[in-house]
Amino acid sequence: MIINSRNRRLRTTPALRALVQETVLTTNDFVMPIFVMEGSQKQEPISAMPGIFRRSIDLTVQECRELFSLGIKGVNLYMKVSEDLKDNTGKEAWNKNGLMQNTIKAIKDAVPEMVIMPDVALDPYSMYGHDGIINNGKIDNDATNEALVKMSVSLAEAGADIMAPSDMMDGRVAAIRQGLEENGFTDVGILSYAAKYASSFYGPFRTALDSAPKENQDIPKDKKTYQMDFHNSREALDEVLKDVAEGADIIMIKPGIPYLDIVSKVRDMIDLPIAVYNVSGEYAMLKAAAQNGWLDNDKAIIESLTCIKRAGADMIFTYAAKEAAILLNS
Ligand SMILES: NCc1[nH]cc(CCC(=O)O)c1CC(=O)O
Ligand SMILES: [Mg+2]
Repeated sequence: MIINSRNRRLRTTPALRALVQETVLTTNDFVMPIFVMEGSQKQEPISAMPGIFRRSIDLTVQECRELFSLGIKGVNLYMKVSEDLKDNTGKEAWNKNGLMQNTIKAIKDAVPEMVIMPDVALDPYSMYGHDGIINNGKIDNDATNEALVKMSVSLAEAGADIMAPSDMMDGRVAAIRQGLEENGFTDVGILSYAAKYASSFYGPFRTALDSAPKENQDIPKDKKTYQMDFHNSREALDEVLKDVAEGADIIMIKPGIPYLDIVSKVRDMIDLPIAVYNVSGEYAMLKAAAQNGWLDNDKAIIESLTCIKRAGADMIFTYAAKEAAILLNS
């Protein structure tokens, strides 16, 4: 029997394989999430996230310089706020002299070309560990939106380039857009976490910021009334289309690797840039296996990030950004 069509023909040599390669991963694809804390010359490791640290502003700025010189063009900022600054209004989030605002100014000063994308959500500032204001035992959508607008305007004043609302309230993209326009921030963009699922893969992140929902019978014990149910995919398309209509510039899907079917479907549907968040739990799993010698760390990182891009991501938020950039540059 004669086989006319042989797919192996184009896999014979590295040069041939390079010629037919469809997806190319570069440092332009990465956004590095960064954890910041008070103090100076401080750096604390985060358990369950080997290689990732919480740093004071001075060391954060130094890290941003290094990231930019490696080719990484965006950072996504998260603050570890002390318990005494947390309440049910989230007002520390729009303190002109808050940790986030000071971090943004310091990075802008030192690395002006870096695209600064602060997380917009109340959980690090909430005494309850929720992304919203709680009224009568429930997350109050519209009151939360008003807080997110104040937070966004304050972060834009500090010099942020792109707001990254990760809260999943309804209508917040339109509200933030309007707030930015009214205050003259017409060039400040919105990267909307449009399809963000209630996921167990956020565990290590919540330890990093001490931001998990508190044990308290008067408040919801998880985030399922605002983040999406992982059984659903059509609902994700609906969430995405609404955020596009409300004026989002970039659409985020989160988590990443277990949710690449969603990324692919959204890619077929919209032409706006898509961001995918390779979240803390995904990073932790890979690192745990690599530390046990069960996976080749470097190969697994490059493969998983390339697969996220292949599914349709234009940019990837990943804790492996720096490591991957070093690998790609070498
Ligand atoms: N607004 C909260 C927020 N922003 C980013 C993450 C998770 C990121 C990660 O796990 O890497 C979370 C956690 C959550 O929703 O509880
Ligand atoms: Mg929505």
